[in-house]
Amino acid sequence: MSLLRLSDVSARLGGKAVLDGVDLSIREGEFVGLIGPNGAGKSTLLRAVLGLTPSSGEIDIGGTPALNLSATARAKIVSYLPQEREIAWPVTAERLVGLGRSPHMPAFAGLGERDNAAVLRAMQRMDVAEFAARPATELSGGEKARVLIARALAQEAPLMLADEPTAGLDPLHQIALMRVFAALAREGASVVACLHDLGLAARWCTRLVLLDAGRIVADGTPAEVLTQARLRDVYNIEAYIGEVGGGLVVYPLDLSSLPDAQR
Ligand SMILES: Nc1ncnc2c1ncn2[C@@H]1O[C@H](COP(=O)(O)OP(=O)(O)OP(=O)(O)O)[C@@H](O)[C@H]1O
Repeated sequence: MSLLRLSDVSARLGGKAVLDGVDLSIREGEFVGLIGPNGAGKSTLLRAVLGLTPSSGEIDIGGTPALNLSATARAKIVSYLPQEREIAWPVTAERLVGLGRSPHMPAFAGLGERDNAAVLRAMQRMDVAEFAARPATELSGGEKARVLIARALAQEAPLMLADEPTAGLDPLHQIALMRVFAALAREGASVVACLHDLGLAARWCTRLVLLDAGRIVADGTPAEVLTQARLRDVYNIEAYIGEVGGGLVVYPLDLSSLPDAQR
């Protein structure tokens, strides 16, 4: 079944088409990397799914038109990690992660046994259990990012939309996060993550969707999508593409077609 289906979705912002006739279907068990240059429309696509950016066309979440889902019903199916990592209140990291359980809790109820177990699981997965009692505002940038990812994981929704989830994470935690997302997909959930690191995208995602100027220009396995010609056309870069230990390696090397003065 498709957890998410977009048909002919378009969005305009500031008088400009930012999404232009996007068709996309995400099935259970996929770890999809949403890639493309700055301004391609990646964040807007995630925001349109969540109803945060107005769009035309059809969006179905879990088989139901998104417009017919209440916020709570939607949050039981989709968790979202926004690009902004601002934490406004000095709550403890554990309480912040606990907020991810809100869609599952009756109004004004505290966390139950299942909620606490989900919070602990998410904190362990993101290696932040040691920060449980610390005010979230006092954590480093990367630690905050991991706590916010743990909050989204604690929601235990079958579909996770994550906007640049690896931003600010050290290499160990970037790889650990990719492992977590790959494991979620193996467990039957789906993850759609906007990624700029083509190396991580190539190595860990089961599928890549390449956006350029609001349109999907390629959709397939990493090896199908990440070709020299496409990286030149869409990103204006030359890249090394090879294989190490049975996995794809993509490493941006240089600019491809900018005038010499800009190199
Ligand atoms: N609120 C807004 N008003 C006007 N234009 C906007 C607004 N939000 C985004 N845009 C424009 O829409 C386009 C797509 O933005 P979006 O954030 O979706 O791109 P992105 O692919 O996520 O980029 P990045 O990789 O830089 O995060 C950009 O040209 C951006 O300037």
